[in-house]
Amino acid sequence: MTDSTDVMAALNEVSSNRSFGGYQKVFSHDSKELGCQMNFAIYLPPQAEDGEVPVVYWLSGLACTEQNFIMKSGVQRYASEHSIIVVAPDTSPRGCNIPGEDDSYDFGTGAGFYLDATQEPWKKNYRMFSYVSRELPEIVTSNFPASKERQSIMGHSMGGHGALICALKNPGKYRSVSTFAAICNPSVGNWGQKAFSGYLGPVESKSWADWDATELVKKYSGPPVEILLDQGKADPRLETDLFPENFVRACKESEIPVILHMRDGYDHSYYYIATFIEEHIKHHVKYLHA
Ligand SMILES: N[C@@H](CCC(=O)N[C@@H](CS)C(=O)NCC(=O)O)C(=O)O
Repeated sequence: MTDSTDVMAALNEVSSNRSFGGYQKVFSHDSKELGCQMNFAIYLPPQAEDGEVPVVYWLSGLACTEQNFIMKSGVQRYASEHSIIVVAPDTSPRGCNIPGEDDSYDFGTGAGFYLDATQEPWKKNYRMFSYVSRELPEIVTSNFPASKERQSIMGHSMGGHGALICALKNPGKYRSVSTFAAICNPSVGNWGQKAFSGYLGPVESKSWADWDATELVKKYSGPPVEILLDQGKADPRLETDLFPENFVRACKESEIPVILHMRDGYDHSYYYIATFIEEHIKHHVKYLHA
């Protein structure tokens, strides 16, 4: 950690636990983008005590906080083994007193969808895209020994989509991107349509394509980024919300390299994520330590 008191003063340590020789910590801070206090989790491997290491961002799914991934995935063992920092933010602004923000698990609190809303009453606070791809990385690199150049992004469900759009809308920023059970084509699924209608306006407003990974990949012209999709075949949301095959088809049409692992018998849960998290970390490490 740097000892810049100015920068450190902005962060409040909520918890710190020794884990696999490093530390699993949670911080809170006032977010300028979101206009509220936010928590994020950060795993610091032992090697972070001696200098800069690469960083992987994890974006969680609906109804999660910064806690779900760090408590259930078992990521700390692999982050320690491979010398990477792992950052897991919360999934939406909280406590903004927006009418309706707590009415359902799949819209508002816990469901920021990692986009920048354009519609009232959401557009002032619901700017999770700018938060996770700009404000948070600045905070992380100025407060911790995290490399600015060597970063990757991954996520689950809503967060898998978040990871895809962060990579596709910020060409060159991330070396690799991977997802578990990502919402791959939100414009055609239930969860995605509900979120896009509320945050971006009706489909007729034509703004959805700017935030839909399957549409964005058709126009992607940045440097190569390795995309790894992972999907359980027994996921109850596969046919109604996720549509990985639409994304893979769009990648093939645009000649963007993509890998899709379909896993027999696995569902949408963290039991599935914990099973394959090591494989994903190793995928990112190939690019981060190259
Ligand atoms: N809890 C919601 C479902 C939301 C859900 O499935 N959330 C997933 C991401 S899309 C998750 O990671 N949940 C938290 C957990 O399993 O720890 C419901 O009432 O149906």
